Amino acid sequence: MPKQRLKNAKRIVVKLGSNVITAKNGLDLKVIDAISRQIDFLMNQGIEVILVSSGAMAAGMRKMMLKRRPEEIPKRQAISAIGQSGVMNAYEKSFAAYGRKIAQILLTGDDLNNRQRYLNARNTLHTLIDWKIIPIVNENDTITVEEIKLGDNDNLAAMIALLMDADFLFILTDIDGLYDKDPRQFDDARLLPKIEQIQKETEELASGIPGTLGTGGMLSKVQAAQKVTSAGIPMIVARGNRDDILVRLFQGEDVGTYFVPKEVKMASRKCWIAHTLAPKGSVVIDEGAVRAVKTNGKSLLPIGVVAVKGKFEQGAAVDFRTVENEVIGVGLVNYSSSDIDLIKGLKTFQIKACLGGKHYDEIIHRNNLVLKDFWQ
Ligand SMILES: Nc1ncnc2c1ncn2[C@@H]1O[C@H](COP(=O)(O)OP(=O)(O)O)[C@@H](O)[C@H]1O
Ligand SMILES: N[C@@H](CCC(=O)OP(=O)(O)O)C(=O)O
Repeated sequence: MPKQRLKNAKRIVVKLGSNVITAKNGLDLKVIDAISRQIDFLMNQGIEVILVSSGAMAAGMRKMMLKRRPEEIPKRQAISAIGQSGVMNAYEKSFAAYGRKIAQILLTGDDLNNRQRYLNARNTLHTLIDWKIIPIVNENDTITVEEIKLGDNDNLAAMIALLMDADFLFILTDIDGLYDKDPRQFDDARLLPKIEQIQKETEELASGIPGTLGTGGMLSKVQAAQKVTSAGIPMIVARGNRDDILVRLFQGEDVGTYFVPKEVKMASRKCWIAHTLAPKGSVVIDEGAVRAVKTNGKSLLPIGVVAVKGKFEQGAAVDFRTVENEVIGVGLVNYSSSDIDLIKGLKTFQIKACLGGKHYDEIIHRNNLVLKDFWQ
């Protein structure tokens, strides 16, 4: 286990899944108290903690005595609004017993896609942790619809870890870690204590079907691991209701699944482009352009573009892919999809005549481009 890394960890993100903090008839106040006590203990050692907590939907369903999530979106959003206040109330009471204050941060995908709002969220989180207040983050379910949904709090927790340049991400769930197959289907499933590198097979063994109250299952945890480890941040998935789980992890006990981080750190802005922004479309490029961006580290020029997919504005994040549909990377475009459609295949000196003006030589400048090889 990563004893040295834990020893040096100064800022951590802890994510709690719905099933961890929910009991049969409502919130599991014992677990919430146990987690609060452990976070207080870690903070007393000088560690800064940001909590990402699910449970609004689960708590709301319990309050309204619903067995299943309603189908209709407005009803789901209402259930989440009912539950969120209960979740925060429980944390408030629990942390107060240790003399700690909390703050609620509700975010949407839109907030994180907008660089200015992304940085605003970072400033607020920095201020809170400077004041030794525990930020408790959740997705703002009440105003998000499917198209702009982040979807699951595992990926949100990874984005927060990147946003805050955390030293560690802990995902606490209702199972001991990642197994080599779905333990609900296979009795002989074995716990994997360490994942050196996330491969396609790692994603395949993690099912995306969640437990009764969860979202995203183990797959979203592996995706979260991919995001943070590529940026040099280690991650552990472990069972949240095990006694003193966080303290034991910090004492170097071998529990859960440890995802080993890459040694090379990706710059924070590139992490944001690769892992936080949702691509709005695709630019299809020829072999020469693949070589230029992949092997030679060049910007993507119009001459290598053969097609555009989707509608997007200048500044949007798009992926770029081969004619065979293999994604090569993502980047921020200097031109809208309609302009790219007009200038595709042209030499740089021809852009001006075609568009009646030329603001940029590149479709995607290399400073705004991240290769997939780098984040996998
Ligand atoms: N390979 C796997 N290893 C471990 N758990 C898995 C695997 N595949 C699927 N799961 C399921 O994923 C569930 C955890 O995901 P989820 O319900 O979304 O939790 P949370 O609410 O904590 O986010 C586990 O209860 C487990 O049944
Ligand atoms: N925002 C939702 C949580 C969504 C989610 O990712 O849940 P989980 O898989 O339990 O972490 C809620 O608070 O109910």
